[in-house]
Amino acid sequence: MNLNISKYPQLSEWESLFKRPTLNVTNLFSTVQEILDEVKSNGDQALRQYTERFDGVSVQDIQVSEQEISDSETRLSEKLKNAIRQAAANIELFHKAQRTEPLFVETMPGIRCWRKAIPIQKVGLYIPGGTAPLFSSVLMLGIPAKIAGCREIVLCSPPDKTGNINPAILFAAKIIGITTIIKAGGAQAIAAMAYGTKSVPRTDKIFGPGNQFVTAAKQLISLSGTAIDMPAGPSEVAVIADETANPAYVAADLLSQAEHGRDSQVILFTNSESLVDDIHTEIDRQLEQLPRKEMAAESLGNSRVILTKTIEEAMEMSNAYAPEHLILATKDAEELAEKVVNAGSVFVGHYTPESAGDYASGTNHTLPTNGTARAYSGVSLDSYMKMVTFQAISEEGIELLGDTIEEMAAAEQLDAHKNAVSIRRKKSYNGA
Ligand SMILES: NC(=O)c1ccc[n+]([C@@H]2O[C@H](COP(=O)([O-])OP(=O)(O)OC[C@H]3O[C@@H](n4cnc5c(N)ncnc54)[C@H](O)[C@@H]3O)[C@@H](O)[C@H]2O)c1
Ligand SMILES: N[C@H](CO)Cc1c[nH]c[nH+]1
Ligand SMILES: [Zn+2]
Repeated sequence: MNLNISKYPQLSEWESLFKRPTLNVTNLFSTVQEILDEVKSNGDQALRQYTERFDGVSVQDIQVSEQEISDSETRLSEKLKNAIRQAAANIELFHKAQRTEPLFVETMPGIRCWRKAIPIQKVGLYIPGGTAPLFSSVLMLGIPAKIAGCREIVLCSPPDKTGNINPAILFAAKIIGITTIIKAGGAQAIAAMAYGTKSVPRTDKIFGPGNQFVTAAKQLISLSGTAIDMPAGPSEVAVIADETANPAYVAADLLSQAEHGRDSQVILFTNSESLVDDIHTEIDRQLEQLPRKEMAAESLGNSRVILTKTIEEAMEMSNAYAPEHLILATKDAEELAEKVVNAGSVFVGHYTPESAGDYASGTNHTLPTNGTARAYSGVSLDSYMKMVTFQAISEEGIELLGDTIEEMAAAEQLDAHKNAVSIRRKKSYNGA
């Protein structure tokens, strides 16, 4: 299967080339708003009804029991459990290293200012489960939440047709120490974590990727006071490859994100026309072996190859596209990496597949999609923290800074502001 090829596109064509695919959902936002309102009014009962309608299963106990969590261990192979433990250890190492010390500055004598990271108290984690049980996302979202010290962590994921959550999701939650696990998916799960229900504690910030219903729900609840991590929608990857790239590796990388969903997108930027033919041959060979080949083929239809005259131009275009993931399959890839301005996460060199970051190298896989990497970062330890500033001013300090504050407050015609200083400087206070 050949991808669409655009040869040496003009700057004026870039925007249309970089359009992301969207699944056609009529009235997405009004449908999702209706779900949010229903859960807000009817809580657990609404959750059960939507689970029956959208996930095709009737669930009485919405909360996963302690027994179900501990049984998960017996339902997985030792090999998989060890892989999850190894991935968790790397993710923990990388995210623990992101801790910051409080910052103290005495801006003037007697004026002490400091900034300290304080964990968000209650967080909600959404783990997608529609087309694949993404237990790796439990590690990516749960580990930094624990390191940050969030007091309450709620995890929602849709149940399967038997009314259960995949044991690997439960096992990953277990090793992190997450115990509030709710069998609910889609917009209804986001609503429950935003508003709270009898079984689902209300949270302050909701994290996690999901399909267009989940993403729309996160956007809507963020308008009414619950924070969200970012718009993390359908997965995407861009690869910049030169003549040194291995066509089989590049094809495998493109397919690895194409298999996520029908609305995923993969883009290959290259200055080597002959490489494109070899990659197409490899895509055909590898696609045939994939269990999700239909889904991957559909997203390859949303994808393209962009031929550029130079690798520098490819990088310029990639920065304009702002991919969620960017793979640099070129010689001198580390040098090229210095030129990245817009990307969620970058994979440098021929032996760095994007799957490494998806699972186990240590970086986070919850990343901004749809061009939002121009302004958003992926999930990190900071995402679970608030940076709170403090100040303490001595009697001498307020005397020293007093004239400045009074002058500025008076010029803004905010006399109460001025008085709050003057009243402390007994000498110059003329108020009541
Ligand atoms: N950006 C990232 O970091 C990242 C990471 C992992 C996955 N992803 C993306 O997450 C997505 C996962 O999607 P998914 O569908 O597999 O799982 P999901 O859990 O996001 O969605 C499943 C839920 O969607 C709801 N739903 C389904 N049809 C509906 C309908 N007609 N009306 C209302 N609600 C409906 C159901 O409640 C169901 O439980 C993929 O697009 C994948 O690419 C992104
Ligand atoms: N590539 C996805 C983020 O876009 C994350 C993931 C989870 N499992 C496999 N991949
Ligand atoms: Zn992936």
